Amino acid sequence: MTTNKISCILLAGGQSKRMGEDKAFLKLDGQTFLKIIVKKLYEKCDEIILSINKDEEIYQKELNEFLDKITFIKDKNPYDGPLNAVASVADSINNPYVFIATVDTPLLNPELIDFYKEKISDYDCILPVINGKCQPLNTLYKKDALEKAKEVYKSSKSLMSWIDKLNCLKLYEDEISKTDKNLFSYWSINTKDEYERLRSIK
Ligand SMILES: Nc1nc2c(ncn2[C@@H]2O[C@H](COP(=O)(O)OP(=O)(O)OP(=O)(O)O)[C@@H](O)[C@H]2O)c(=O)[nH]1
Repeated sequence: MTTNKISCILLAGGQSKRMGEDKAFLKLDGQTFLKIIVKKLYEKCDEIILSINKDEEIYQKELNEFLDKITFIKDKNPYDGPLNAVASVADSINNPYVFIATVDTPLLNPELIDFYKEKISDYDCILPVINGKCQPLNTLYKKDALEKAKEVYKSSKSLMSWIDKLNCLKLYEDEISKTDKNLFSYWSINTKDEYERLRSIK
């Protein structure tokens, strides 16, 4: 049976070296990035896979009201990057569509999920291109594409070497900004300076 259901993977197991503290627990308007993003995904996703490297208890209290949709999965090889994280959760995905989100983009516009679903058609993924740079995260995939992530991870750690094996529809700023006017979904808060800038505009 074909369904329209969607799994969301939230990558929250990075090292946050540039920030110097776990980006998941940075706060904006009194709420952690983690909670802000899970709340958005909760509205749109049938299940949320929280991809982590620390003990799940650390996240549970924070996410109490959303736990019915959340499964916590630790990386098979801790802290080996996003491709390893995707490969680690691939076997746990039960739905035909998969949105892969990042914990350091608190301004993610969840309406992109529906927008990308409308566009994906027979493609394996939607590949946003912002300022000439491909954005393989905060975008939509088909479940089968994650099988290929497992294959590619055997010989590479690069997300782009996975993307190269897929048939992706590239979408550029003009298209994406119809849904996410300022393209803030792709603004990663990686450094203290970025965090300050974010707080100064909010
Ligand atoms: N589960 C998991 N998530 C990761 C891993 N590496 C990065 N991420 C997540 O992927 C997203 C993008 O991460 P990056 O900014 O490239 O890496 P980072 O480790 O968070 O930060 P830096 O150490 O400063 O590079 C963030 O949401 C991270 O939490 C990993 O090894 N495992």
